[in-house]
Amino acid sequence: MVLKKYNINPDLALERQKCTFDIEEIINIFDGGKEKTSQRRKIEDVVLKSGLCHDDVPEECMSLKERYENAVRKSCFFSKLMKTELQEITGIEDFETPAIRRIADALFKDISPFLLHLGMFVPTIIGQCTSEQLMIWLPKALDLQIIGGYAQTELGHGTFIRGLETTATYDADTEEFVLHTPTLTAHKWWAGGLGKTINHCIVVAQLYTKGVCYGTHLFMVQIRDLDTHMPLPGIKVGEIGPRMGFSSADNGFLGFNNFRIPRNNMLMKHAQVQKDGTYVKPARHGKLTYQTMVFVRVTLVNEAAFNLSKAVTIAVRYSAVRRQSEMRPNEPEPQILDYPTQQHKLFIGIATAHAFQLTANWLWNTFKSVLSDMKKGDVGTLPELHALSSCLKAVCTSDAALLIEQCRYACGGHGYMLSSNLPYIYSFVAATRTYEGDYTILLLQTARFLVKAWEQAEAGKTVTPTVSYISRSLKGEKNSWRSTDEGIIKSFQAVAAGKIALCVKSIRDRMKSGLDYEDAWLLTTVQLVDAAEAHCRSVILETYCNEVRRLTKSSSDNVKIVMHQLVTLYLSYWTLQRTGDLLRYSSISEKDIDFMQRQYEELLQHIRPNAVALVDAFDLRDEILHSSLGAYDGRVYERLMEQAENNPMNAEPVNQSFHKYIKPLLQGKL
Ligand SMILES: CC(C)(COP(=O)(O)OP(=O)(O)OC[C@H]1O[C@@H](n2cnc3c(N)ncnc32)[C@H](O)[C@@H]1OP(=O)(O)O)[C@@H](O)C(=O)NCCC(=O)NCCSC(=O)/C=C/CC(=O)O
Ligand SMILES: Cc1cc2nc3c(=O)[nH]c(=O)nc-3n(C[C@H](O)[C@H](O)[C@H](O)COP(=O)(O)OP(=O)(O)OC[C@H]3O[C@@H](n4cnc5c(N)ncnc54)[C@H](O)[C@@H]3O)c2cc1C
Repeated sequence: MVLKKYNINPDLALERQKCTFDIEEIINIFDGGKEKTSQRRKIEDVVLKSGLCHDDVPEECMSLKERYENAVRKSCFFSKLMKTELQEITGIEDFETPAIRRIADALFKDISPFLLHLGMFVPTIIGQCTSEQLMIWLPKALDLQIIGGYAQTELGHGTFIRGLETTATYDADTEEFVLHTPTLTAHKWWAGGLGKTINHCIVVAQLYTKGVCYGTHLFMVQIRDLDTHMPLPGIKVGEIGPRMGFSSADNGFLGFNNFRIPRNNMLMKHAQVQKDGTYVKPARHGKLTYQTMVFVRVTLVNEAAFNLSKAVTIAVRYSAVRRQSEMRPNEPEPQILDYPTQQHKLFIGIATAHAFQLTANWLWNTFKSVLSDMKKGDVGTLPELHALSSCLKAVCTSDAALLIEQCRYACGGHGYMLSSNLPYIYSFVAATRTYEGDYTILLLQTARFLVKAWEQAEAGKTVTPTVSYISRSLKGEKNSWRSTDEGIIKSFQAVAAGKIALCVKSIRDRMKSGLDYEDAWLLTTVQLVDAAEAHCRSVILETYCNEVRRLTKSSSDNVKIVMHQLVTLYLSYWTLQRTGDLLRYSSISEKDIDFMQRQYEELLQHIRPNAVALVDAFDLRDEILHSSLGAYDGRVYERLMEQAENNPMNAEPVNQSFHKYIKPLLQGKL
């Protein structure tokens, strides 16, 4: 849709006059510097001027088939634009750049069917191929001569990878693998792009050679003819059907009937099958084939931050424009943003988007550093990265989904309109809580790491930095509550340490009473999930505080003030959310809690004048927001009416169903 131009709504104009800081400074901080901001805007200009974002009818008014076809059209032209103009004009070759990710949302309100190509197919090639394999597939994939996806999950198993049923049996006579789907539940299910779009796929299957099963491995499989796009003989493939979101992502199913692929199509960077069928196991770490999942989990923290920033921008702008009720009799109706309860719903969204974005950047750097260690043959830092990426993916996607839904509640009835974009944003982020490892499952992975760390610290061994609080706790360090940033972080670490200690005790007590380790663990899993979540909170709080301190060192005083107000709001919010835990594991008193409550309420008042400016500082163009409620000009009512009038349902004054059914009913002739 072409956005109509309106004058700025006077309430929003006034809000912007109240701003106390230089918005551009905050924009630069989150982009990573002035130059990065200018580069991002250049990319956005190119895409927006390309005309690719235009739809003749709103996406939500199209049929599922039309939506898919429209998304394919845009994906193809966008890919071409990335290969040509974007590369030439901006000089950018790295398509993983966050700027490209951001502007992609101007094209797709829902999901691109090509999402998994750059999101998982290419990263798997990079992470799992030998250098010879890399030379074959990577240039083709980057040049889009082949389009791929990642098919791991099956109808019967998603979480339990070891339980996957698809088999890849090596035939030494022909030097081929035979892929087979032995049961109904062994069909691949869910892979993005698989239904109709892709012609290649990374398939995860149980490897059999010389009669022995060596567990799951990765295989490059061509599934469709490159010219006709027909499924190859022996392949059954299709779309799984309508879903809550991801409507244009053509998630698919896939079955193999003794389908043969060359030996070289097993991705052999870590484990190999030699020509005669001899299996060579990975030299360094048994879980290196899971590396793409770690990569995606890291990127999903960024997705949580970005999508939350979109939702809270929409809801804060709308709340500055919307007027409702009376604060005192006969006074004019206030902006709903003036209600402290509305501020309570929204300002935590702004602070959380900051916290998650800075945590995402920090996690990305940690990921790169672990990758560089692994290139040198050192896999020692992988377990901590796995534990961190697991809990951060779980908690950030889950919190973001809740806060996005809260933004929708904050917009009342109009938030329920698809044109607000809030339902789309929510349904996307809700899916990220499940895929790439469900919330509970990933927290249990982190818990496993925490229990081990506890045992190591008990044995007097040094533990990694993110769990060093465990050693302090074991040394008997008592928590004394202080309402400073550092004091609050220490108390949250004391909560995490206390919960891990109880888990360890609970497992040991259960074992003493006769249970084996597995049962003792199983019966403790509710506490283990809780302990991992507490650990994750302490990591986010600490990272957020440290990163704001580091990044605002040379900022103006006003930017320092407002960024720090948000940090304090975040710390106070979580203190008040977790008073039960803090009373149990730290020395916080009722007086301290009263102080934190007052501080929190005062902060809402302090932040209020800057609220609109703070969401403007996410620098999200209207074309990315796609929202009748959240546009920069605040012309909410004009846009809602405009969209209603453009609704295809209103193209004819009387719908044919009147003549077919209603009239006969009215006349008693039905
Ligand atoms: C739940 C999982 C992790 C369990 O795996 P399993 O093989 O059963 O392992 P164990 O629980 O026995 O743990 C063994 C050992 O391995 C470590 N470990 C596990 N995962 C990793 C990893 N990724 N990196 C490094 N190390 C890992 C674990 O810590 C244990 O170590 P110990 O030293 O304690 O022995 C697993 O099955 C899993 O990850 N399940 C989730 C499935 C999933 O994420 N699927 C994603 C499919 S693709 C998708 O969803 C795409 C979406 C679309 C899009 O992204 O856009
Ligand atoms: C939109 C979307 C896109 C996707 N895209 C892809 C893709 O491109 N490629 C791909 O391979 N997959 C994809 N998936 C699949 C996704 O990765 C899985 O759905 C996800 O990993 C969860 O697995 P599951 O569905 O088997 O859930 P289940 O494991 O069946 O989980 C159901 C419930 O059981 C609980 N549970 C399961 N095991 C345990 C346990 N051991 N302990 C405690 N609780 C347990 C879970 O916590 C959850 O609450 C996609 C999924 C979605 C929704």
